[in-house]
Amino acid sequence: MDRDANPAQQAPAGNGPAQVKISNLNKTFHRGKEAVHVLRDISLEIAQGELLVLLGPSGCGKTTLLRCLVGLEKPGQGRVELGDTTVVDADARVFVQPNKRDVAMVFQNYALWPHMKVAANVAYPLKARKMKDELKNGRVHEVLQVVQCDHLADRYPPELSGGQQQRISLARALAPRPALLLLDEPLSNLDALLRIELRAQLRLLHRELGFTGVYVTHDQEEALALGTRVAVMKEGQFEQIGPPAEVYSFPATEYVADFLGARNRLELHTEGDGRATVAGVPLEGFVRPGLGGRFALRLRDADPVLRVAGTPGDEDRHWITGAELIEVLPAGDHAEHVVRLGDQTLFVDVPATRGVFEPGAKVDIGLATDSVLCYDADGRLVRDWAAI
Ligand SMILES: Nc1ncnc2c1ncn2[C@@H]1O[C@H](COP(=O)(O)OP(=O)(O)OP(=O)(O)O)[C@@H](O)[C@H]1O
Repeated sequence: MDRDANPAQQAPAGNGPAQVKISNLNKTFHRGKEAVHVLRDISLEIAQGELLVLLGPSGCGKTTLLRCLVGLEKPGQGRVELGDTTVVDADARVFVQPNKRDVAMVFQNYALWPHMKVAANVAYPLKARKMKDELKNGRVHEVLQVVQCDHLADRYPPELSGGQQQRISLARALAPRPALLLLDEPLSNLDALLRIELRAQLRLLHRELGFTGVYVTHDQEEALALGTRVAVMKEGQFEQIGPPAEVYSFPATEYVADFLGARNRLELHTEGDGRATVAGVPLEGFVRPGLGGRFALRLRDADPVLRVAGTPGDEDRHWITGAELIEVLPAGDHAEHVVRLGDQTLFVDVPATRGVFEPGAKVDIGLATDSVLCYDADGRLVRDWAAI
């Protein structure tokens, strides 16, 4: 598939030259008679200094793509170029072994050698590259400082916390200054607070060092916080690639919208003359005339508002009547309200400052068109669907 054929295959966002060029990559695993086509004709360029985040559900092929880049998997078809070097060319039977690629990888489970001190762990890839002792020791000290673990140089990994071990593992990967750094869910073994702290440190490190990286996660917050671009994967292909703000604000497909938190779905029917019903409720002045057919509306939990049925509410909103509040789950600064509308269940976050509605209450749901996403029957984003 060439790049023009699929809007998800885009040129890199950075200004630098392409550091990584992946062309028509395919990977199939064979288990007995069963063949699983895990990467489906993937093409992508990553610019120098970019941190591309691969985001997608379990099993969509994120780790397999990383493993193809580092050389732990051999793709059946396609090419991978790192800088000026072709490391994979299936047609020409080119396959450069992992230790000959200028690529480092950080794993979810740290993968440090428990019998080696921290400094020796970090020095290991430098030793493998036959770096002189003096240079090597300087570099080890430098990267340990970068990850704020200089004081741990003489400890053994089992004597460290998870967060410290992951910092060391990052230092080891950064030490040889690889052309490409791969990070496979590096924070997912850590508790929530530490994840947020390390995420911030990683972002700072990326800004300071400007390394080129590919970061795998299935956590949308992590993806949006870290990525210079985010690539959302579905079944071995890219569904959308773009800067985080764009992917978040304009998810190209319903699949991406769902994955990025717009989990509430309402059906919209329009007549083409401006008349419309949402979940069977007529709404005036909601869609623009000229838009006709069946659509799906997608909303994030924080977007709709609730009012007790029939009471006054924000007049700028469009109100859907006939809903019932099923359950309320307090969550500190807001409460998650579970609302039933016909056969649909919606989740609405109500700020604690607006009070709590009582379960069993009849409620109306207020929509603001600028926060509602609209998708056509093929699941593609429709822009400019709302009445002005
Ligand atoms: N060595 C293998 N042999 C057979 N199937 C494999 C092998 N490695 C991966 N798979 C299959 O390939 C698919 C993609 O796996 P992969 O690990 O790339 O997914 P992922 O998106 O990284 O998922 P997760 O987020 O759970 O790690 C899965 O269906 C998996 O079972």
